[in-house]
Amino acid sequence: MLIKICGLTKVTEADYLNANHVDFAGFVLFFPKSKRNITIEQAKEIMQALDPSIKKTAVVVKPSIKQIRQIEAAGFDYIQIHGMIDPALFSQIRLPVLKAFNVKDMDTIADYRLDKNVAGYVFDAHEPGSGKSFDWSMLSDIPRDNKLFFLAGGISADNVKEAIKKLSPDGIDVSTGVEYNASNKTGKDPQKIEEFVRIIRTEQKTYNRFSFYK
Ligand SMILES: O=C(O)c1ccccc1N[C@@H]1O[C@H](COP(=O)(O)O)[C@@H](O)[C@H]1O
Repeated sequence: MLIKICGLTKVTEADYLNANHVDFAGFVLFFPKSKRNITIEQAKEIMQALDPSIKKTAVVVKPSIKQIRQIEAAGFDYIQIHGMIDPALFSQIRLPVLKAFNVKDMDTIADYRLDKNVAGYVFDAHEPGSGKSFDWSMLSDIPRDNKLFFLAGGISADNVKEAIKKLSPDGIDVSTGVEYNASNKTGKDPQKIEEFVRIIRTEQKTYNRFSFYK
C-alpha cells in the first residue's frame, strides 16, 4: 500500500515523512485559496530535506503551461492535477501525471485511461483538501486498470482501515487527517502521521497473511 502525505508547508515536516518511510509527499502550488499553498522555492527547500526515495508531487488546480514548466524545472517526480485541463495543454506535460477527480468530474476518467503519461488517479472529495469524505460507493463501478488508484478525501486514522477493506486502493492520500486540530499549532502532526502509517502497515500485514491462505 502506497502512502501519500499531502500539503507539506514546513521543512520539519519532511522529517516526519522520512521517519515513517512514506512513499509520496505532496505540495500545493499556485492555489492561494488553500491554507497549504506554498511557493516553488519553499517546496524546493522542503524537498531537499526529504529522503530521495519519497516521490515529490506538485499538486495543482487547472495549471497554466507556464506553471507546468516551472514545476518540471523544480525537480518534482509527479504532478497531481485537479480540474479540467485542455487536452492540447495536457499532452505537453513532461512529468508523470496523477489525475485527481473531485466527485463531479469522476466520469471524465475515460479521457485519461489510454494516456501513457497518466500514472494514476486520485479519487478525492468535492472540495480538495477539505478533510471531508465522499460516498465511496461511487468508486465501486469504476473498472481498475494498470494505473495507480489513490483514495483521498477525509481519510484519517478513524476510517483508513475501513477504506482499505472496502476499496483495496493502491494508495492512500491524506492531508487534513494528519494535521493538528488545536488552535495554537498548524501543519502536520508527527504523532498523527505515525499512527496513520502504523494502522495502514498493520492492515497490510494482516491482508498479506490472509492472502497467503486464500
Ligand atoms: O490541500 C489543499 O488545500 C488542496 C488544494 C488544492 C488541490 C488539492 C488539495 N489537496 C488535496 O486533497 C487531498 C487530501 O484531502 P484531505 O485534506 O485529506 O481531505 C489530497 O489529494 C491533497 O493533495
